[in-house]
Amino acid sequence: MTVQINSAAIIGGGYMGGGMAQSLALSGVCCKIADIDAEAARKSVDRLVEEGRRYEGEGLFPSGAGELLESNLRAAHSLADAVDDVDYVAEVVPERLELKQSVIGQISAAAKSGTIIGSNTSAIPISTLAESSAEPENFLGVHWMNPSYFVPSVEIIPTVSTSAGAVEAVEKLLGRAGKVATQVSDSAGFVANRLQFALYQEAVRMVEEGLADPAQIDEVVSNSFGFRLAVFGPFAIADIAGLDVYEGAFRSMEAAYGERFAAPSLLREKVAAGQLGMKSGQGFLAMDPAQAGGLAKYRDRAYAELGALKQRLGNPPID
Ligand SMILES: NC(=O)c1ccc[n+]([C@@H]2O[C@H](COP(=O)([O-])OP(=O)(O)OC[C@H]3O[C@@H](n4cnc5c(N)ncnc54)[C@H](O)[C@@H]3O)[C@@H](O)[C@H]2O)c1
Repeated sequence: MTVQINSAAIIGGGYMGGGMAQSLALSGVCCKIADIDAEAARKSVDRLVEEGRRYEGEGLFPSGAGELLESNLRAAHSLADAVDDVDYVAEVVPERLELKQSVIGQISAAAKSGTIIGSNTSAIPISTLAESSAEPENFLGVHWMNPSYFVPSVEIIPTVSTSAGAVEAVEKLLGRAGKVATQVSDSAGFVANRLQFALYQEAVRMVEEGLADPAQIDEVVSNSFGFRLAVFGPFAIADIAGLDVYEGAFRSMEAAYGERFAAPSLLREKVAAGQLGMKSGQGFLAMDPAQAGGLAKYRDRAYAELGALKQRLGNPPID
């Protein structure tokens, strides 16, 4: 039987926890916020309601958002006061292992049996944190993106001990809040941050090497493959381009930068087997060449609309 989550507590009402609380409250879930003390929790709720009213006025939040936030958000006096009678608790304190372990232990001690606990850690393996919970079957990673209300994705990271019922209950909660919840394996950085940090590491390396400055890199990325990433993931993009093309580019970069740019063996195997992506009907994804016309039309419409949106918004206000 799946547990239905009707009430939640957010432990750590800062940047991420605040946005998560707004998202859940706007989906109709009553949400208590605890922070380092009652005063910090109260300030967090005040800030979230005030921001919600402003965003409603600016058309960024739906009509009625301010009122809904006011009725569904409550500042808790303490962690125990926040978690003792709710169905779901989100741990959203700063990214320090010992702090998270201590807070998860406190949540477990104060919550009723059966309460589901989700950690918003960015990169700590969930199995490491699960050791601090009293009921590992009710513990999982629930990793929201920044800013929580606006970015659709949430990674759900069960451990080997997490029950299917807990995963399903969290999926339903996120679905209600309009999120795109994707279950991923438990490994450091999960999917989003492992990829994001690989990109960032290479970008900083280019600055260190004096090849480009940060503003140039940002301009190229957000107007090239970053532009495409709003619509397609790296596998669809590579299948559309052709895996043989990718293998050739890897060869040139491996010659310049060494082993870290060698073509992955799975890519080489696919090319050797004639699985080149859309042009052969199969790459990493199944791509029927008969559907190529429809896909190109979708892509071009999406890019035209994205281009127009970017033009309308103008450049970000960064000096
Ligand atoms: N900022 C991001 O872009 C982002 C994105 C995804 C995930 N995360 C993760 O979310 C978590 C929180 O990050 P953030 O950016 O919201 O940090 P933040 O500093 O804005 O918020 C953390 C909040 O936790 C409170 N806090 C600290 N110790 C506490 C305790 N013992 N009990 C209760 N509350 C306590 C702080 O007062 C603060 O309000 C981290 O694990 C971070 O890695 C952050």
